[in-house]
Amino acid sequence: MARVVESDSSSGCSNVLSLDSIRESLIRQEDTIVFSLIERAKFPLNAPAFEESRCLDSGNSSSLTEFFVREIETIQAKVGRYENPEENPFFLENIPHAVFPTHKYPPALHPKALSVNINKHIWDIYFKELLPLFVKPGDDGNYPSTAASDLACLQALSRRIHYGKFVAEVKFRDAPQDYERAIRAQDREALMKLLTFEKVEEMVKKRVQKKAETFGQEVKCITDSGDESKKKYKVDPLLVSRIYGEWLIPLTKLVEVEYLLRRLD
Ligand SMILES: O=C(O)C(=O)C[C@]1(C(=O)O)C=C[C@@H](O)C=C1
Repeated sequence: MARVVESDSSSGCSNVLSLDSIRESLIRQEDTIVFSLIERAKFPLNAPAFEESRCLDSGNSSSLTEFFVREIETIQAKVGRYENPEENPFFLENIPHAVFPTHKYPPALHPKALSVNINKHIWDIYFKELLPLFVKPGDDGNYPSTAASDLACLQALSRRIHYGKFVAEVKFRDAPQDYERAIRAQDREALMKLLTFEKVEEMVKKRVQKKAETFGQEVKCITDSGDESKKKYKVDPLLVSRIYGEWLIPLTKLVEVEYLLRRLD
């Protein structure tokens, strides 16, 4: 099996990535995503935070959430967040250089990986389609906490979806001839077919449903009968499975295709 060398962020040492280790990371990221959705579900939709521009600073037409994300991304860039090829900013323009010495991540991806960033699309889908599905309607005015929760969700979703670049790199190295043919023909359909494993997708959807049941179960009292039909969840587990099936997996595959189309440039 082909291997891609990437740095281990905890030890700073180089280690080796395989399809198995990449899938392990995707599995671990599921925990972060499920918890971030559960945390966001504490607040109602709070649409004015992300839909309206109420900035008192004349000349700035951002919503509170956009302003918050831009400012946090600027600080995170200064401490080196975007030197890590797993991280992709939402607002690419004006991302400053790091002001501290940064870790040198060994190159794991083709340099064109930098041009694959679908965060604008993720932003729109998140606020227009996903959020209204898993939070209650309403407005409690708690916009700063809501924006912080939205940022946690957006960054977790973006990291998972753009991880498709690593998945694609390993798959390419495992079967370069198959992929090269489709890449030279710029054949999206053929690439999509090559990189799809339906059984793996089914497993992912079942596992995240189980995680949402386990992490998001309302714990009432120790004398609970354990009657499954009475169990309550902070976020509907079937919905989490649907979010993966209809949005996260297809968007990860889109990133895989976009990366592969540039892989021989
Ligand atoms: O595990 C893979 O092979 C992936 O490409 C990741 C993923 C996913 O998004 O979970 C996407 C496409 C495959 O069909 C299966 C799973």
